[in-house]
Amino acid sequence: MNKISVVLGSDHAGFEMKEQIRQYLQGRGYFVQDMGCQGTESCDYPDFALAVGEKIRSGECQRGILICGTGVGMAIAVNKVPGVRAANVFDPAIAVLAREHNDANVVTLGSRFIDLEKAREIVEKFMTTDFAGDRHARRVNKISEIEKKYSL
Ligand SMILES: O=C(CO)[C@H](O)[C@H](O)[C@H](O)COP(=O)(O)O
Repeated sequence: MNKISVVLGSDHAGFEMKEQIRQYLQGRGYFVQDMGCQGTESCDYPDFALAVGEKIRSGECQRGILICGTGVGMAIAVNKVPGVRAANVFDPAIAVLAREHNDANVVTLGSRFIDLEKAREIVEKFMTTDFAGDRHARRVNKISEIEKKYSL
């Protein structure tokens, strides 16, 4: 059993892909939490971005995956949660760099622009690539300092 806990969320546009990604992750032994949505009826992506962001913020989950039509709305929303570093990823090579260089803890996917095979490849890289640290740690720490500057 893999020890990483991953939390998923989507809006209506990402619902079908989220269901497939959940099965994929469970099949690979990850502990998966699903914060919704639960169907293709129109809903609002910030609600699910917040739910996923809070699981990352609390430390209950180490990785998050959010899916909407483009991944953009989800990325904008979830990056408002302190401690979240979300990357909107369209290519597996970017998923590797988002982990190695940016220590991204959330990936957002655009279901209307990538197919399921590409989404699975991105998720696989996102889940299995380690942060490289070193000079990148210095930069990620600077991101945290920016966040602190504007926190209440
Ligand atoms: O937030 C988005 C765009 O950045 C997502 O792609 C949403 O899924 C999209 O806006 C939903 O659009 P819809 O016309 O309401 O299906």
